[in-house]
This record gives sequence, structure tokens and C-alpha cells, in this order.
Amino acid sequence: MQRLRDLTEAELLARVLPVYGGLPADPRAVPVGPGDDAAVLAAPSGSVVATTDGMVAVRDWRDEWSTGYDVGVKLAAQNLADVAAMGARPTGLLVSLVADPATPVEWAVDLARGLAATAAEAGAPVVGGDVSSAPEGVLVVTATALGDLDGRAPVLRSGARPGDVVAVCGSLGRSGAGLALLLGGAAPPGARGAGGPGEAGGAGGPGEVGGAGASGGRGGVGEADGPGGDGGPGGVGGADGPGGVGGADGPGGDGGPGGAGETGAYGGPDGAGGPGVVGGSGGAGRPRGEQASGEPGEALVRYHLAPRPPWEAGPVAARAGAHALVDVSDGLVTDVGRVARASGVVVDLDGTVLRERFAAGDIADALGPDEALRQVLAGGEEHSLVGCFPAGTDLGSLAGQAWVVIGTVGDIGTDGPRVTVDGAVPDAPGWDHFAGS
Ligand SMILES: Nc1ncnc2c1ncn2[C@@H]1O[C@H](COP(=O)(O)OP(=O)(O)O)[C@@H](O)[C@H]1O
Ligand SMILES: Cc1ncc(C[n+]2csc(CCOP(=O)(O)OP(=O)(O)O)c2C)c(N)n1
Ligand SMILES: [Mg+2]
Repeated sequence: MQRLRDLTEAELLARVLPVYGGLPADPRAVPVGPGDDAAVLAAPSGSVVATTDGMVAVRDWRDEWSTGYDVGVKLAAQNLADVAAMGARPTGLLVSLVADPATPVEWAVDLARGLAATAAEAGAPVVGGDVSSAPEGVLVVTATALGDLDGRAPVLRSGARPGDVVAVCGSLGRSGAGLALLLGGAAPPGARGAGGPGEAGGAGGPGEVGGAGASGGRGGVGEADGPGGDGGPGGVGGADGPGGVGGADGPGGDGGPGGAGETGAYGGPDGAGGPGVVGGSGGAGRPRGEQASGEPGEALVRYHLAPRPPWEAGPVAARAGAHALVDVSDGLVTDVGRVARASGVVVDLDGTVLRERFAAGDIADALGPDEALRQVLAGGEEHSLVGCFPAGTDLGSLAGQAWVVIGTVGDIGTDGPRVTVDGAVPDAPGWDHFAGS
């Protein structure tokens, strides 16, 4: 397997930059893209919205669950959601890769594919970035997203007013539920068995005819001295994805199925199987097919691994007069609490709507109703948008976006800013990177 240490920086960039593809057709949007000391982007409004958010291997994703493509999708999505939560339209992304030189080159290229696909969907090209080496085992990816307000005022956390209605665009609790399932031992979609312990579960190969957006398969979950994991499916959009690479110290895993040639984050399960790159007996892990699509909770796991938050809804909400906006990254109650404190208000959430519209269905089916509601209130990484709108805003008319009213904004009285559910302060601590870790 080719690893980053087998390439020079220039060779790595020569592999990665073409993946990001072209810049917008209008040269005024991005006069200078990747390749010089810095990029140059237009700022039509005369101001730039800028945000950055990173992810760290093991802490923020696990290679047993996420492909490089998934990490790219999620990294782009969480940054785009922050731009949207200002009411802005994303205009460009910058990407930093800080990686152990043992990282497979294919992982870095797959990361670029996930980023590129998501950036293209958002109309925000990757305009630059950085590569640095890291100590053994360390892999950190960071993106910076830039945006434009198209002449509007930014929508701040501090703008909510008593009397506003609180509405959410997008889902709640699905990412947290997916994470809970993975932590509970659920296999990621597309996984083809862990193949027992192996020193290095192999990375699945990319779709051979990948085109844009090909996704490398999911590697097996190897640990020590045994057969390697199976290759994952070939890439999205790629016909004939080759199979995975077996573990280093044991017999290789089986080749995964080829890519399904469809769009979306994952290849389908039924592609033509490619050969294992490193031969040997197949992994002796879970039986094949156990993770066939349609597994209960699979959509939740997929959302956790590669979320698609409604970043288009930010500018639409801003145009509709939203007083405040925030994206749900650390948990609904935590993030709405930031709005409540910044605005000096109380936000009362409607427990019935949260249970019936968000927790019920596949989250409750997978986790039970109590844990489902807990995920809706406290689950992180959803990146849906929560807005506070003037009473009477016709949310149904917001083009193409489904906003669901989940609460109201009230006066703090003597108790101070807070979030309540049906009038009571819930016990719903959200994500914190440091406390308790
Ligand atoms: N290391 C840092 N240096 C400067 N500003 C930071 C740093 N980390 C976070 N911030 C700022 O603090 C605020 C809260 O950060 P964070 O909780 O990560 O925001 P969000 O949840 O919207 O991504 C943001 O405005 C962010 O830009
Ligand atoms: C292996 C693993 N453990 C735990 C998590 C859960 N997790 C990691 S970051 C995070 C919260 C959101 O990330 P953050 O960087 O705080 O986003 P921001 O608030 O800055 O937008 C959560 C819930 C995960 N994704 N993967
Ligand atoms: Mg956070």
C-alpha cells in the first residue's frame, strides 16, 4: 500500500488537487485558486464570513467506521453549517491535513473526494489548504469555510426576542443516535466483516472508474496479528471498485464489492465484487451480508458518518427575517442555550413535537423512546439549523425548506436565560471536548 511517506508533498498535492476539480466558471468569484501562496476570493458584500472546524482521528471519527470520504463529507458539512448559521452563502473552503506519514495515500485522496463532492454541492470550491506531518497515529483534518452575506446583515445568536417562534430545519438526534449505535457495536454501512483481529485492517480500494466522488471502501477492523479485514465497497460512481487490502500480519481479507455507480456517500451493496488486493484466506469475522443495507438504524449511522445538513436554509431564513440562527453541533439544548444566553431570553421547547416529530420513528425503534428523546435534546453533530423567527413568519413558504416549529421565545423573568422543555429545565448535557474527557 502506498503511504504518505512514499510521496513528496508535491506528489501528494498532484494527487489531491485534481480531485477538487475546477473553480467556478465566473473567474471573478475565485480569481486565484490553489497553487499560489494564498487564494483570492471575491467578497461581493464587502465582508467575509469565516469559520473553521477540525476533526481528530479516534476522538472525532474512527477508521473502523468512517472512510476518508465520510470524513471529507462531514468536515465540509460541519463548516458549511456554521456559514449557514450566520445566514450566509458558502463561497469557498480551505483544508488542512496533518497526518502520520504512515497514512495511506488513498485515504488522503478519498478525503479530498468527500470534500470535493460536498463542496461542489454547496457551490463552495476548495481553494487551498495545507499539509503537515504528524507523530505516529495522529491524523487531524481541519477546514475553513468562507461565505458571503449577499448584502444582508449577519444573523447572530443574540437576536432572539420574546414572542419569536423557534423552528428547526433538518433532523434532530439522528447523528447522536447513529453514534450510540456504533458505540454499541453496530457495524457501519458497507462494512463487510471485521475479519477477526489483524494488524492492520486494510483500506478498501477506490472505485476503479471513479470519476468525481468515488469513494474508497471501508477497511476491516484489524487489531493484532490475525487475518486482515475485508475490503469495503468500491467507490460511489465508480464501476468495478477493487477489493480491500488485507491485514499486514495475516492473511488478506476478501475483496469488497464494486461501487454502485450512484451518487451519495456510499456505494450500494450489490456492486460487482473485486478481487482482494492482498490474497489469502478471507477474514473470519461477521458473516457477509450482516450489514446489508436496510438494517435497523442504518440510516442513523449513515447520517452520523456523513451528514447532509440543510446549509441552503441559512440564507433563506435570513431573507425571511430570522432574528437568530444556530447550528446544532453540540446538542439542541446546549446550542439553543447559547442563543438564550446571547439574547437574554428563555427558549421553551415543545416536548410533544420533539417526541412525535423527531424522536419517534427509526430513532425510537433503534434506541427506545427515552434514549431517542435524549438524543434529540442532547445529541451532537446534527448540524441542522435552529432559527428564531418573528411570530407570524410564514415558515411554510420558505423555498424548499421544511421548518418545524419546536418552541417559543419568552422573557427571562427572574430566573435568567435558559432553555426549558414544557417549562422545565431538562437534564440534557451536550457535547464538550474537554469536560469529563
Ligand atoms: N482557539 C480559538 N481561538 C479563537 N477563537 C476560537 C477558538 N476556538 C473557538 N473560537 C471561537 O469561539 C466561538 C465558539 O466556538 P465553537 O463552539 O467551536 O463554535 P461552533 O459551535 O459554532 O463551531 C466561535 O466564534 C469560534 O470562532
Ligand atoms: C469516535 C467519536 N467519538 C465521539 C464523537 C462525538 N463528537 C465528536 S465532536 C462532537 C461535537 C461537535 O464537534 P465540534 O468540533 O464541537 O463542532 P463545533 O461545535 O465546533 O461546531 C461530537 C458529538 C464522534 N463523532 N466520534
Ligand atoms: Mg463544539
